[in-house]
Amino acid sequence: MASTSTFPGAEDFVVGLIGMGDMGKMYARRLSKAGWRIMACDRDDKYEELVKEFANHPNIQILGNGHLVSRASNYIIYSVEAAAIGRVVAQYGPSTRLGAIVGGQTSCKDPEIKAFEEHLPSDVDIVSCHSLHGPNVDPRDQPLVLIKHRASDESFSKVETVLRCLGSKHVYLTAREHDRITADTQAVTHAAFLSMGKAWHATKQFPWEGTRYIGGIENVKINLMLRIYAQKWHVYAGLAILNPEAHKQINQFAKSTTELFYLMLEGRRDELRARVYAAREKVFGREDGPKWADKPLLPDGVVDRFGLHDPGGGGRDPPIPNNHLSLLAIVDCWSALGIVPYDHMICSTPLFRLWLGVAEHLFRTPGLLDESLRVGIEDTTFRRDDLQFTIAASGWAECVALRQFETWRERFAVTQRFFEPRFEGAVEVGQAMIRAVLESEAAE
Ligand SMILES: NC(=O)C1=CN([C@@H]2O[C@H](COP(=O)(O)OP(=O)(O)OC[C@H]3O[C@@H](n4cnc5c(N)ncnc54)[C@H](OP(=O)(O)O)[C@@H]3O)[C@@H](O)[C@H]2O)C=CC1
Ligand SMILES: O=C(O)C(=O)Cc1ccc(O)cc1
Repeated sequence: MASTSTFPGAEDFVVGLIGMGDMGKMYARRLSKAGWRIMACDRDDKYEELVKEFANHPNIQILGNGHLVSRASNYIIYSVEAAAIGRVVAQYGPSTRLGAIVGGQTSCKDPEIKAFEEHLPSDVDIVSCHSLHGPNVDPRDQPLVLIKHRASDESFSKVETVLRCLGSKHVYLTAREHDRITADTQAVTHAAFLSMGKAWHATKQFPWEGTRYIGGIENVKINLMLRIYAQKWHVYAGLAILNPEAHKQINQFAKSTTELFYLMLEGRRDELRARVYAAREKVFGREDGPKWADKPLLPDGVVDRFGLHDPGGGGRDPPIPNNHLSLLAIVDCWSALGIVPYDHMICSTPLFRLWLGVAEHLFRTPGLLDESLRVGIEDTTFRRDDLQFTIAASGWAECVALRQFETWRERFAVTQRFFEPRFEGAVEVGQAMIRAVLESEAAE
C-alpha cells in the first residue's frame, strides 16, 4: 500500500517494471520504499537471480515475463535498451491490462512512442518519463522529464503521484521536444568524451599517469571519460543513433573539431581567434551582457582535488597549458547550430552541467582562452592527441550517421577493454567528483 496515497485506489495500484537492469532496479527500490507495490521482470533467464535479489523486499514481486507484468499492473514502465523497445513492446504490449497507463524510461523517445502507438491497445494511456541521470545518482532535485503523450489528466496525475517519491524536478515536454533537447545536451556531450577515450587509447596512454593532463579541467575530462566507458555501451549508442535529432549535432561536433584543428595545424592564428571569439559571443553573450550567471557554474576549486594521479590530494605537478580542442569544438558546435546551452539547464544531466561548467570556465577566466589559442598555434605538445581526437570524433559521427550499431559497439568495447583494468577506484573518484559538484549546486 502506498504510504503517500493521494488518489482513490492507490492502495491497490500496481506499478509494473519491464526490464530490471540498472535503471529498472533503481526505480523498483525507490518506488517500493515509498510504499508502492511493484511487479517486475527481466528476461526469463534472470528470473531466479532476481527473485533471490529481491527476496527481502516485500513490496517487490518478480514475475516470469512481461506478459504477466502487463496483465497485473496499473502503470507499466518499460526500462529496456532503446534499440529493443520496438521488439519488447510488440511482444508484451498487447497483454496490457485494460485501462492501464504505459510509459518508458528509454533515453530517446521517438522509437519508444512509435512502439507504443503501434502495439498498445487503444484503451491504454501513454505517459512516458526519463530520469536525466544515471542509476547511481541521487534523483533528488535532478530533472525528470514527463511526457503526457496520450492520457487523461487523471492518469497523468497518477503517474506524477507515483514518481514524486523520487524527489526529482518534473519537466513537462513532448516527445519531440525531449529528443531535440537531449540531442543538444546528452548526445553531443557524450560524443566529446567518447572521442577523448579513443584518442587516449590510440596514443596508448592513461592520461592521469603522465604530466600533461593535470588540473581541474583535465580531471573532469578524464573522470567523465572513464565514467562513460565504464557503463553499458547500449545507453550511449541508443541515444545517439536512435535519436533523429542527434545526428546533426554529432556531425557538427566532428566538423567543428576538424576545422579548428586545421586552423591550428596551419598556424592560422587570426582566423582561429576570430572564429573562437565569434562562437564565444554567440554562446556566452557579449562582455556587457553575458549569458552566464554572476557565479560560475563550476565553483572555483571544486573539481581540482579529484585527480586520479593523486586522488584526494593537491596534485603533483602544476597544470601545463592545453589548447583544449574538445572545449573549443563544443562551443563552436553550439554556436554553429544556434544552441544556447543555458536554455537547456532545466533538462540537463549532471554530465552536461559539468561539461558546460568547464567550457564556461575556459571562456570566462581571464587569459585562459587566449592561452589555449596560443598553445593551439605554437605548441605541439598535444598535436598527436588532437589528431587522434579529431579522427575519433569523425569516426563516431560517421558511425552514428550510418546507424551502425554493431560498429559502434565494437568501437566502444575495444576502448572499454583498454581502460577496464583502471575502472576500479577511478569510477569512485569520478562519482565523488560528481557528488561534490551536485552538493555545490544544491548549496546555491
Ligand atoms: N543507465 C543510465 O544512466 C540511464 C539509462 N536510461 C535508459 O533506461 C533504459 C534502461 O537502461 P539501463 O537500466 O541502464 O540498461 P540495462 O541494460 O541495465 O537494463 C535493461 C534491461 O532490460 C532487459 N531486457 C531486454 N529485453 C527484455 C525483455 N524482453 N523483457 C524483460 N527485460 C528485458 C535487459 O536484459 P539483457 O541485458 O539480457 O538484454 C536488461 O536487463 C535504456 O533505454 C536507457 O537508455 C535512462 C536514464 C539513465
Ligand atoms: O549524465 C549523463 O549524460 C549520463 O551519462 C547518464 C545518463 C545516461 C543516459 C540517460 O538517458 C540519462 C543519463
